[in-house]
Amino acid sequence: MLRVDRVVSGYNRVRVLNGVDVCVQAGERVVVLGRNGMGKTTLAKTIVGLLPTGSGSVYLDGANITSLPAYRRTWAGIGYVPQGRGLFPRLTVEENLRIGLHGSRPKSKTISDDIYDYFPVLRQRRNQAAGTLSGGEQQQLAIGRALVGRPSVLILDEPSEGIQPNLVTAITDRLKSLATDHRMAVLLIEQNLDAARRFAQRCLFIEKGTVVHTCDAPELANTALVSRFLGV
Ligand SMILES: Nc1ncnc2c1ncn2[C@@H]1O[C@H](COP(=O)(O)OP(=O)(O)OP(=O)(O)O)[C@@H](O)[C@H]1O
Repeated sequence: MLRVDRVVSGYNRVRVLNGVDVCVQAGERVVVLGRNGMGKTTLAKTIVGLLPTGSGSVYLDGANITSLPAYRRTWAGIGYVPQGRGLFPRLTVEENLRIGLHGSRPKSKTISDDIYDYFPVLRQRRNQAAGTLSGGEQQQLAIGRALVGRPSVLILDEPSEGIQPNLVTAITDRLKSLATDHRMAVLLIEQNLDAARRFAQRCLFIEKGTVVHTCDAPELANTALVSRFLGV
């Protein structure tokens, strides 16, 4: 379970998050929505420890992890799929997955077969350089790499970016199964409303570094609400 409590964060003197509260229970799927530049990526980076927390706290399964560096948060059980995927293009699919094993606690030496079962294309292409995969395949690799360490919380930053709609649907459904099968808490940052509607149980809208509205998934069908917070 992830709990973000009144977190303030930003870049040097530029304050971006102004006291954000987020809670994601084990097995729960929460989507963060908001216009460009509102602080969604900053929130993800702060939770995973790539940006320091100015004030407030981050809890993982009840333990306060606010002062832990990013690699210790990975050990503690946070998986992260960054915007842009962050793969090593010259390394093979399997080598990229192996990098994810370094974040596992207890340390595991093998990539579990079920990663390949969730994303069969990774099995087919395990010896291929990551940079030669399609965008959708790379995204599956980025998710697979975050999963090999068996996180209890998975945070994904716009995984649908640049991917064709039918593949977005397939990946979204795979993530839903993962959350259910492993009772994993999933926080998905998303601009793609169709993907958000398909995935979410609960949604948070962020504006200027603050959560301005929370709702259950059915409310995403309310076009007036969506237009108010997303301008679409
Ligand atoms: N490295 C940085 N240094 C200074 N300011 C930054 C930096 N990265 C982002 N910002 C600023 O922080 C604010 C929030 O950016 P952030 O990337 O968190 O927004 P976002 O909601 O994820 O946007 P998008 O949907 O476009 O990805 C923006 O005003 C942005 O210009």
